[in-house]
Amino acid sequence: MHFSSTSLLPTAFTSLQGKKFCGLPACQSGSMLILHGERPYWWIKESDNKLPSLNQYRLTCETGPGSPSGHAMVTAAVLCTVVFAYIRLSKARWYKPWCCWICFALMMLAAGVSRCYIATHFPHQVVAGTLTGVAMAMIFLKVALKDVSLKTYILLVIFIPVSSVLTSAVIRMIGLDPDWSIAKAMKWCAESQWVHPDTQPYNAVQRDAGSLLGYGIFVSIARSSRSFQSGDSSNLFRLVHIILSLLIAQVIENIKPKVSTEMYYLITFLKFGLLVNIICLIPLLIGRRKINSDKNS
Ligand SMILES: O=P(O)(O)OC[C@H]1O[C@@H](O)[C@H](O)[C@@H](O)[C@@H]1O
Repeated sequence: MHFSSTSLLPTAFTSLQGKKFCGLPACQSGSMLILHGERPYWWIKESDNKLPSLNQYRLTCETGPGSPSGHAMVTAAVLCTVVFAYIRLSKARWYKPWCCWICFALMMLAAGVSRCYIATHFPHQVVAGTLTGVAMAMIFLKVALKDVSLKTYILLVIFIPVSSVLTSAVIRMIGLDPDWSIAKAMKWCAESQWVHPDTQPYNAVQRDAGSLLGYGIFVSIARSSRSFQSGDSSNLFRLVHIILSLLIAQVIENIKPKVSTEMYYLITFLKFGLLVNIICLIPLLIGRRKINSDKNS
């Protein structure tokens, strides 16, 4: 099972009504740049021992360091946030939280097993990613990001790419190669077309910065909007919002032009800024139509 953060983002936003989760990706990209860790698909080829070879698949050739698993981290952070929100909003009886947490555990197990099966992670990396994701969800549930000013969002959006470039520069200065994992992916991936810029840590940085900017812009629009404050949160409304958001996310995510790396990063930044804005604005638009039709009747 492959949970991309693109598909999880709309679901989480809908559950939380856009309140508190948008700081999650920033931490993820920062830690991915700093932490090291081999991936099984290249480790086995470099190992001196006589070990069996591992099958590679289209999704195997991730280019970032292996530790912790980014998929496990984002999946755990987002699903944990959704479960907390669901339990709080649905005023669940005693058995419902348990059902939610069992579903959460099963989904994490499926995500973790799939990462190991395709030889892109060792089990301990998936466990580390899951625990980090849960910790991130617990921290960000306490932060009311909707009250943060647009200026702060803009400063964060500048800070995230600048700090990642500086981190790389420092790593280079101490004689290490910050792109060591990209080189290994290119060397050991069975098919060169499976090594995709989408998996590069710098691309994740642009995606997270774009998403934060998109969310910051949305928050400043929403603060002055009556339809946002009136907040229709019926289950049908949420379901429509999730389905529409997932469809839009799939369309935007699949825009993958063949351009230079720098241009690709810029397009990623814009794509995700736009995506978050569209997802966030859907309730505003539906809410406004509802208010107008209430007025007319
Ligand atoms: O470390 P993993 O599990 O292979 O995941 C890497 C992926 O982690 C995701 O969370 C990032 O958003 C992707 O850009 C990256 O490709």
